[in-house]
Amino acid sequence: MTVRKKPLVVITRKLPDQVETRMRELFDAKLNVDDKPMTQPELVAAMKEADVLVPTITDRIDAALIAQAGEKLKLIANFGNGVDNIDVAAAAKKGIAVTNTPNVLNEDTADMTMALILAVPRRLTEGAELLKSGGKWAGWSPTWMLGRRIWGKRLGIVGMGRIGTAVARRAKAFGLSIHYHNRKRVAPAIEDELEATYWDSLDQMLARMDIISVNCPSTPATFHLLSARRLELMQPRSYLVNTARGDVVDEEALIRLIDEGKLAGAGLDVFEHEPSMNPKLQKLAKANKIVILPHMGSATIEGRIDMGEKVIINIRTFFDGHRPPDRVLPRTV
Ligand SMILES: O=C(O)C(=O)CO
Repeated sequence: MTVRKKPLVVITRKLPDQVETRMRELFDAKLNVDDKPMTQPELVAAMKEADVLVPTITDRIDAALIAQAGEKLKLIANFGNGVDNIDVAAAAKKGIAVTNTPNVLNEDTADMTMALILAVPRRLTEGAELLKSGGKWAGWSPTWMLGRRIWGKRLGIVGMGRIGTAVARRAKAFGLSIHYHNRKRVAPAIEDELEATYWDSLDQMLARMDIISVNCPSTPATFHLLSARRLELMQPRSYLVNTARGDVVDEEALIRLIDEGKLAGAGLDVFEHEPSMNPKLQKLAKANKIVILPHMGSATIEGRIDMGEKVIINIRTFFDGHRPPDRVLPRTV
């Protein structure tokens, strides 16, 4: 009987305990129990020794790093849905497969999107912070702390994939009418269920919505998709919510337009150049023009365990000689 050696799996960050326990059982797992982000030399060393690298969305696995991978490295199993941190084409050229963790974070991210859709127009954090800080409240009054009604407004979703659709379902229940722009029109059954209107022209949709929700992935084609010119098409009373990736929106233009009163505000779970934040965003948050969160859309215990299980299934399937369920192929556009 031949005893198969367990693959050496290097994991770049601390994962939920039960995921790490399972990884230890199944693989020769090299964990990062201190959860200190790996330096570039540490990542190079990991790429050289591992059979499988499990990075997260904050590890930049670019072509230069992939070029230094050892012969053994056969799989990069991303702990994350987005793969904008990985040069998938460079990996494919070197014969390294890439997988991600789709689907399991759709509902959590959609919940957070809905929370941000509500938070800015309904002045949620403003009210909460007033009481938390012991600020003076003279009691309920007919004209105090008024926000804007959500029910009956138009929501335009940019990117009607799995997360966008989950957002639409929630938003419909809140009485918003659903509009969307996508590379491809969704199935008629989904349009019917959501009573959704498809906009072939993103520009035209932007000009007519009360709230825009960004739910598309970050790719070279979506970099600054919401450019200054496009953001300027939006109504001054409208809001922008982004729970996708910061670089889909031209952040400087967004800041300027909110500052000038040409947009009513924004709810942002993501921003360009995370984790460092443009100080102008903090200024807008202090002025209660935006609500900004530190990339928490998928941050639930259940979600992170589900993501870990997906990583494990991908690795096991790959080493059983099959195509892993969440294989990511290089983009053709
Ligand atoms: O998995 C991802 O792509 C995330 O952004 C996690 O929130």
